[in-house]
Amino acid sequence: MDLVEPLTEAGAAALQAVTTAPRGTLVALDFDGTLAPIIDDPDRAAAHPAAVDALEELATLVGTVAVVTGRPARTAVRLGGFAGRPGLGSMVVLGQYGVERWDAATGEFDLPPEPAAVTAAGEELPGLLEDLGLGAARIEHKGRALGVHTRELDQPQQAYRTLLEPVRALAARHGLTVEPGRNVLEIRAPGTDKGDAVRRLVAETGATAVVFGGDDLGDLPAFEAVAALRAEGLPGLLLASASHEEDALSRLADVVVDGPAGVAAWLRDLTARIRAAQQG
Ligand SMILES: O=P(O)(O)OC[C@H]1O[C@H](O[C@H]2O[C@H](CO)[C@@H](O)[C@H](O)[C@H]2O)[C@H](O)[C@@H](O)[C@@H]1O
Repeated sequence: MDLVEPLTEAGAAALQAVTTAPRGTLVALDFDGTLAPIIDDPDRAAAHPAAVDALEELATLVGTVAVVTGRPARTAVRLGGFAGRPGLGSMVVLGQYGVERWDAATGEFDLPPEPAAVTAAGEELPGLLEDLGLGAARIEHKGRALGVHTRELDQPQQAYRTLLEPVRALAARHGLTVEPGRNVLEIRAPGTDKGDAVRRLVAETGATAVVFGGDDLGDLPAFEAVAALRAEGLPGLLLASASHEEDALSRLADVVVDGPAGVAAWLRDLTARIRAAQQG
């Protein structure tokens, strides 16, 4: 068993709490970059099969497994292939930074109405991209949000920098905010983030320990929430899915692994560690 050990005392304490009381544990993970490898086409970014297998196995031992993502809940469930997997029968998916929800137990989606401001911003967006000479940037229509992707452009980073302020200005004109990501700027309604989502899940499940894994700036509020929960006495472990594109989370994490394949291996090894503890 080669579980990557935590780098920090807080992480080691949380791992101990998870191992000794798995049924009280909430395992919440980001989707893109954590469970799903990053690729050019967001519509085809399926979860790493080994990561879903490992999550399903772990789900049979812990209290709750959840995915907390910027994706619409429906998209995450489709790309993750989460429906109909027996081990994931009580999984929760919180989409669009916690606004949307899917419960595997009922198969039902809770999808609040989409803000009219997003529709209005979406009508202006193509013109703005054309004016900036970036009409080839991909627009991802997510209903409650709009993603502007630069990954497929010739110079993704330069295009990202060119877009940042104009996209922020457009969002502000519509009372919206911009969530920066990996070669993506996301225009969405303000007011909630992954930190709120994780806190809600902890409260709802009565978790006695929490593991959160992410890779990107949108996951920082969840990292901060787990750090705050730790200060309040709840054991918490921060898992970073590392990449050459973003290292903000690696610097804060208790455990750093190499992308979704590394996440899959870590989840598998955590399952083995819990089983070994149960067998005495
Ligand atoms: O909260 P997450 O689950 O991490 O979602 C964040 C954004 O991820 C997606 O974009 C990223 O993945 C794409 C597919 O691999 C990639 O092409 C893109 O460059 C990445 O930024 C998604 O498309 C966005 O809607 C999510 O907000």
